[in-house]
Amino acid sequence: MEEDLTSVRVSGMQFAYDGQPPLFVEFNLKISPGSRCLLVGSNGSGKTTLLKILAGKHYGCGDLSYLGGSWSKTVGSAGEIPLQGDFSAEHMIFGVEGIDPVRREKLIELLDIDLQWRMHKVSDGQRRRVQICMGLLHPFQVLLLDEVTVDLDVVARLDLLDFFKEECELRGATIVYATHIFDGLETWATDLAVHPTWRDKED
Ligand SMILES: Nc1ncnc2c1ncn2[C@@H]1O[C@H](COP(=O)(O)OP(=O)(O)OP(=O)(O)O)[C@@H](O)[C@H]1O
Repeated sequence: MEEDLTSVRVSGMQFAYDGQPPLFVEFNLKISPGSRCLLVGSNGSGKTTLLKILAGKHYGCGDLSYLGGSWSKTVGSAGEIPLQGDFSAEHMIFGVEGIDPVRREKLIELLDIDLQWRMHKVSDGQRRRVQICMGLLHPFQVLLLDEVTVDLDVVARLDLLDFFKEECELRGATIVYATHIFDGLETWATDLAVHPTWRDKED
């Protein structure tokens, strides 16, 4: 029997917001394990909507991580907690239970996080780093990224892209990444899903 090597599959999806024309009509998407798929489309074409639909009820469980623009939400067993307040980065990161300490240290170092940062005083980019760290603590099987590197400086962004690539190559994880910043992604992505057909190029 042939093994089904698909980690994300959408077949014939229809979707419209109330009272609006459909954003997706007979939409199909198939992504293999280990792929890094870029979602490309103009503003308002439906990238965020698609990622949120994919995240669905699994939003935040261990196997599937969604990292989006909102700072009020985070993922993993941390659930939904604010990322602003008079508490430290250490309090947030070490508050997540059941995490492999080696993976945690690697992420803290990779994202250059100072554990003493007070979350109500950090910059946008520093807060984003903590958000990303929280979202990556659990080893995901599928990672959905929505413009999540937008506040990062160039070095941090490239380091993170390398980390994602390694996660795909070593663990067979799958990444779907919606972004308008294509610098450094030419050789990073393995698949492309482009509006309006939204098909990956392997199909
Ligand atoms: N909660 C909502 N209710 C109604 N309409 C919405 C809602 N969220 C988004 N839309 C509309 O759906 C369309 C797609 O929005 P979406 O955020 O998915 O696009 P996007 O491709 O991620 O855009 P961008 O590149 O600007 O981030 C837009 O026209 C938007 O106005």
